[in-house]
Amino acid sequence: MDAQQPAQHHARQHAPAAAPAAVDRAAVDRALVDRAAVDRAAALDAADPLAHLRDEFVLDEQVRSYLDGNSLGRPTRTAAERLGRFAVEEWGARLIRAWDESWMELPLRLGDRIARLTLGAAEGQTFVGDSTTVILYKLLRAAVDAQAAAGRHEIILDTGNFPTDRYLLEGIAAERGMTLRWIDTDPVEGVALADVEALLGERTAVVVLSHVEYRSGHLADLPGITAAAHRHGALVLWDLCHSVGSVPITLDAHEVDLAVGCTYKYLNGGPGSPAFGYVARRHLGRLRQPVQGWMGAADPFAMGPEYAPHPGIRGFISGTPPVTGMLAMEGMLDLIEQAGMEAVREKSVALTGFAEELVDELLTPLGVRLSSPRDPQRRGSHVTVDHEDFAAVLPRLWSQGVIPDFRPPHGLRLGLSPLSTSFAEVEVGIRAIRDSLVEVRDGAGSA
Ligand SMILES: Cc1ncc(COP(=O)(O)O)c(C=O)c1O
Ligand SMILES: Nc1c(O)cccc1C(=O)C[C@H](N)C(=O)O
Repeated sequence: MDAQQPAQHHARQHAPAAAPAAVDRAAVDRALVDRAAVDRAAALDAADPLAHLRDEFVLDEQVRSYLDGNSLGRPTRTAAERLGRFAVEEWGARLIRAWDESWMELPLRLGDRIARLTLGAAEGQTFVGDSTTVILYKLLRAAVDAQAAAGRHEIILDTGNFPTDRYLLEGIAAERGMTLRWIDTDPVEGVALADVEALLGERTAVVVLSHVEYRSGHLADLPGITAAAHRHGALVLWDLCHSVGSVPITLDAHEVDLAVGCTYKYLNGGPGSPAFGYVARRHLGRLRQPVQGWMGAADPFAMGPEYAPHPGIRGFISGTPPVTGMLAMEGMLDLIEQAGMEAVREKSVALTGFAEELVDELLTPLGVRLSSPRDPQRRGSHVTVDHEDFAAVLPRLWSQGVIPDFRPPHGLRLGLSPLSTSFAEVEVGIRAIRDSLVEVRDGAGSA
């Protein structure tokens, strides 16, 4: 190289001796911190009794860190095979006969399985059917109508509820002449029992809250709030979207009235897989849902002149069940059954604890704030961090195969799906957030 650049060679020979390059202490410290984090992640993965189950998921090698399992879970490796076999052996070979052979029962059979493995609920109270939004509407209208007949015209909800819950309740309130009583929830600490107690009264019809809050990950006091509502004669509906499959749930033991939850997050049912609804046995035959379709009728194939609801949980179904959307989640339920929900929760707590440590070490010095409760017993399986530059950071991350979620105005949500997220993935993801944030701050070229 010197032979090709004689002038430079000459110049170097005659230059005064260069001062030794100053050691970049900050870079060395950063490298040491990073090394320690990588080692800790490796040790946590090595000690994780559920680590082997991660191999049961489709892991694309371009995806270096998937931190959004609470928006859309990864597919299990059996999902493709199940869907293919279904198309050939059931749909293809059995055709319409399969309705009698298995499909008519599938919404209730699958509901019972979700109930047994994840909801702490006995059979006959859970169905799988429409979207979360539609099931929420059906259950809420049923609850509100029954309570209105008893002179109760108020609904308690909180500002931390997911938009679909809030929007639906605005609509139902307008439709049925109800008053919304809002809890102005602390965005980090979430809704507390005392907040609900302050609004409960003899006019309360129903309390509608998220078990795990979609933004902060706050885990609500389901037993305490349910019992308080009951002391005032109110019903409670829990939105379980962000807890089902990550936090053990105790619907029967705590006498929850109604619940609804997604299956495409921690139950890995795939995009748009249908939700489940739970109606406590004591309300079956008493609460009546408004979408009176033929599949919820006492005898659908009698095709009679008028609607007569099925007296059991089937009465909450409306139209033809989305059978193909129910197949993929069976593989995830197999894995949850293998692991057990207590172990799933233990891993989830360890993952969010590790994420919190790394946030404190790598991100807090850059001005990032943790917007989730610090007590792991008070949060679900995701943590949210906030920084004004995160909207600019997100595309950089996605382009590197690091995939968290962005929630306005400037939150990055890190969803850690217990069976498919490794500790190494958490470390890679949070280090990438740190590096991208530094680049954005220092004005380095765009992603
Ligand atoms: C807490 C919560 N409730 C409801 C929904 C809406 O569900 P869907 O779009 O399936 O109707 C979501 C997510 O989309 C959610 O996170
Ligand atoms: N349901 C979703 C969708 O259809 C498209 C994109 C995202 C979603 C989500 O799951 C949002 C999610 N419930 C959330 O908590 O943000």
